[in-house]
Amino acid sequence: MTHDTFDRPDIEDDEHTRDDDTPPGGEVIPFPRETAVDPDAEIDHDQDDDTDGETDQDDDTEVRVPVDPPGRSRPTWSESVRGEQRRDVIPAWLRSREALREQSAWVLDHYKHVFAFHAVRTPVYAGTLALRSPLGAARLVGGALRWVSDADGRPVRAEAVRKADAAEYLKLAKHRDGKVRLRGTILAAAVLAAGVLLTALLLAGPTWALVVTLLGVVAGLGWAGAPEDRPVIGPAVVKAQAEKLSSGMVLRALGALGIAEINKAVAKGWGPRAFVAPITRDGPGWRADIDLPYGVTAVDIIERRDRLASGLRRPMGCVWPEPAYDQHAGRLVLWVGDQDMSQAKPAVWPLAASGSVSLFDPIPYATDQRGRVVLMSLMYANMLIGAMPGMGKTFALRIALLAAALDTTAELHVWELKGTGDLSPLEQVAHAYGSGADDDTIAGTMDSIRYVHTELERRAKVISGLPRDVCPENKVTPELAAKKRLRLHPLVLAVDECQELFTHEKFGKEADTKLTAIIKRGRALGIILLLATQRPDKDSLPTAISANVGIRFCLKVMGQTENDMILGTSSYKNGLRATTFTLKDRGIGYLVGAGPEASTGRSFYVDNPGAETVCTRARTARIAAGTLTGQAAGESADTDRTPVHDLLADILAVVEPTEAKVWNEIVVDRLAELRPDVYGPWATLDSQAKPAQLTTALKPFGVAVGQVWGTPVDGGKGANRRGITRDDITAAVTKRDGNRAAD
Ligand SMILES: Nc1ncnc2c1ncn2[C@@H]1O[C@H](COP(=O)(O)OP(=O)(O)OP(=O)(O)O)[C@@H](O)[C@H]1O
Repeated sequence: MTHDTFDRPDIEDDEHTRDDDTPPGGEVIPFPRETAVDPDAEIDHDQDDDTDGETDQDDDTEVRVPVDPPGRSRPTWSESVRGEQRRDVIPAWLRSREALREQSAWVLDHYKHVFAFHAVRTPVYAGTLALRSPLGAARLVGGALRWVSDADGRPVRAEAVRKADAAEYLKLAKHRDGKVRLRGTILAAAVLAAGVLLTALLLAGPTWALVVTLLGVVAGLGWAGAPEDRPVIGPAVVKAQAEKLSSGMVLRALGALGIAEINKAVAKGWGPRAFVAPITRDGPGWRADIDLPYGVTAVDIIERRDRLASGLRRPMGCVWPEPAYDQHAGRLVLWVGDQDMSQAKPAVWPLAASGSVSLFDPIPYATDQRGRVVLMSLMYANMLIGAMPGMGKTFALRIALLAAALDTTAELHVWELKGTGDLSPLEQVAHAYGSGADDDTIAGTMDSIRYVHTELERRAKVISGLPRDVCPENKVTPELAAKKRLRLHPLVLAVDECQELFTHEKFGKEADTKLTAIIKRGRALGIILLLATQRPDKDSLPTAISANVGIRFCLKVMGQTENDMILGTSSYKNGLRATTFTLKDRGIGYLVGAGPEASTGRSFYVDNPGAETVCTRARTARIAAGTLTGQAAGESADTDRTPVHDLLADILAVVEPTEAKVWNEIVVDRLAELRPDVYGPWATLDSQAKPAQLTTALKPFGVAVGQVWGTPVDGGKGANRRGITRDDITAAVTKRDGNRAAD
């Protein structure tokens, strides 16, 4: 069955809606009269046993109640027109700068190729034409003689001779003589003109004109001498195998899926009405918008993608059925590409050679089936990438990290727990970096996690201390991130193969608790968590983490559980099935949370040398901006792991609000307990240097230290010693945060 046309279903849609043989106005259901008159009366249940299925019109025990409301069965013009979806006035490829650029680049590239192809073969073409020119000359002379001698009329004259029809023959011979005379004259004139022109050129014309003419003559003769099946110039491109997508092909493929409802609908004539818009060219492929029969959903088709591809006689990687997210569940958008997505040349990452990034703006992350760039905004989000081994997780994580590296204000903590060094180019820009599945690397990862976790508290305090007009939404904004003293710059923590961390005997639980807190609270505070895993089960990826993540990229996985762990609960049911990707679909996955709708995309491909180049550029930019810190700046890993501390906040943390005044030495001991790596050395000083150390440290904050009354911790005699007043510390914090806000 083929259908080359489509009908708009909204026109005369009443017929369509009557596929189920329902009469207009709705079915009439008999109600027992007793029920209407006397609700307490006993209902005669025998009438339900009316086995012939027909309603007796004359039965005076029943009244008829229409099920559908009275009124027009067809929608009014206004109702049907208002319900219509408007098609783009200007095609999508003309509206998007990216798409326009892609289209123009393609046209330019195509003609560049055609030109280069023929230019390289010019000597071959010239030689072939020269070799064929004698044959061409012979054909030309033969053709001219046949024309002059009116060879075409010979069979007719021969027939007159055969019939011995003298009158007819004489008439034909006379006609031919006239023709031959005229044509002979024309040919002689043409030969003479050509001879004169050639002689004139030979004697008086410029050499180039003579050469061009001779070449032209030889080329022309060579062209005329070419055998019909072997033209001189071959095509520079081989036409794509892909056939134009027709409604017939689509319907045939849908009909072959083994869905009973479709088969029933096809038998009733469902078909051309299925297409809600003409099948159009959309990027490097065809798009069909289809209303499936009642009861069939787009998901029913998506889960049979392999069979659909077979029905369309296309490779799986060309066939991309999707739900129309803004429409009903039975609307299918089928995009059929000219080329298998996995075979297409990966697009070049727009930031590979130049450009910088602000993580507050969307970054180019992937390309969809149609070659359009898929953007992703990392700020205020976290990302989870999952796939079975070897499908492109690390590459996908690396793109996000390369973008973060190109934001000079972003602080990167990169931990790759596979140990292959796939993220090693980032070492030159990362504040903390480690590669390996060993305990030391995992301990290093934990240090970064603890640091980021501490940052949560600090950042939350800074933000809550800012005046409302400076921070109206209680979250980091580009303006606040730019204020260096607030230290609210983007903080990116990435863990590749994070299952190694979560399943670690010693650190697994702590990692779970701290990362859950980070994922829940970090978004507003400028903290971005990026996780990649090849084992998305509940032991390897805590559910609290998989449930709270914002952006999800799921490459090929084996089963529904992994699919839903990465993409979110019910994703499989809703048609997002990363199980349908093939092993060839490396780098291709479903991206959820990056835009209003889920999309299929292939992450940009930047290999290790390419990543080195990007990171070298990022490092230069960071040095210029003065933001190269931590390991990248040559600080040792130990120093690097030293948590950033806030002395005033730390004092407030160790001195209870009920303690108005505390001796310096007691404060120092408590601080050393809170942060041994920072304040530990202070606590080891002698009894005079210890309080003096705190006095010196507090001087830059303008906090004066005086004699305060107190008692030793071991319960000795009370005395006056150097100490702080808690209110002075609180006042200093208020003053400092106020100043920062005003910066
Ligand atoms: N976007 C992409 N486009 C094309 N090929 C890709 C893309 N991403 C990854 N690949 C290919 O897939 C291969 C595996 O990628 P990658 O190392 O990222 O996989 P992985 O899932 O991290 O593997 P493993 O689980 O072993 O760590 C790469 O060598 C690369 O050739």
